Amino acid sequence: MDPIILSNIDKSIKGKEILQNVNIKINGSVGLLGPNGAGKTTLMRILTTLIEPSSGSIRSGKLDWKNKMEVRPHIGYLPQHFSMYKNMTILDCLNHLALLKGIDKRNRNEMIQSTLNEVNLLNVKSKKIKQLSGGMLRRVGIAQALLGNPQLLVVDEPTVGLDIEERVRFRRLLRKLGKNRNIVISTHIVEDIETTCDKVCILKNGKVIKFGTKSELLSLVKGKVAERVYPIDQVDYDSLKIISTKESSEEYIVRYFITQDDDNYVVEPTLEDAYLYFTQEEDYV
Ligand SMILES: Nc1ncnc2c1ncn2[C@@H]1O[C@H](COP(=O)(O)OP(=O)(O)OP(=O)(O)O)[C@@H](O)[C@H]1O
Repeated sequence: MDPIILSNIDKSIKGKEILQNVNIKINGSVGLLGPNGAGKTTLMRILTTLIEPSSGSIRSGKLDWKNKMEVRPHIGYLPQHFSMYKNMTILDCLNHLALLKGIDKRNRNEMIQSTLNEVNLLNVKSKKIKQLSGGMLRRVGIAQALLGNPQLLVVDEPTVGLDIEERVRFRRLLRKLGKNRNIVISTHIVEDIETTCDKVCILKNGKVIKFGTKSELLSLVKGKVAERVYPIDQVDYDSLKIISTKESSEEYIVRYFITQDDDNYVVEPTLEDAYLYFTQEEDYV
């Protein structure tokens, strides 16, 4: 599996710089995290060849993203709002989409069966789209993205609208799929990435502000997070850089970024702490 190398990607639309100097190497599963307007969707649209960068290049082995038609068969995309004709069965949908993707008739049936098996939908393949739960519909979405066995799978906001059980199952599926192909997951939900991705790319205002493995990111905020119990009326909201508060009987458990060297309440940081630290850094340092 060749890595996908993004070099010096810039994107401006109507004079506005939306992405600036993006340099990343996608090799395995990468989670794209960032606040609203950070540029995640724009980067995914560039990766899926829906739009072109203003400058910079994307390459993977012999593939160059300048040759869109050559690249497209190697990309599977699950948009956030995936749907299909409500009265079609799962099997008919996939047959229809495989035909549109130009998958050879001789291989089509076998490929659909193995894809359905991979996403665990084989025994419900005759169900109609309108009968499916949110989680099942997302799995149909993944199945259509996997048709043709693309080397890059791009998934937008994978777990929005799913209940907790479906979230957990869908994350497990993404984790499995990321083992033998490149996968990019864009999300606001840090937990989606914590459980499914090897690397994290944090975008803010169109720039990559951090890119690395989860443990690399965590090591950068080690010693910067503390947690302390306060009586409810004694939380000092003005001086603490609060991450979260939890109510517990007459007390508050307050998690915060450390601002003084002699703080004795240091705890292990989470990826969510790291994300907040890097995206809101100017507020915390
Ligand atoms: N076609 C366009 N014309 C003008 N501005 C655009 C266009 N597409 C995106 N933008 C702007 O570029 C910035 C980044 O948008 P983008 O949708 O890529 O961010 P995002 O990280 O996906 O945000 P969200 O999480 O809210 O979807 C935003 O300020 C957006 O308004």
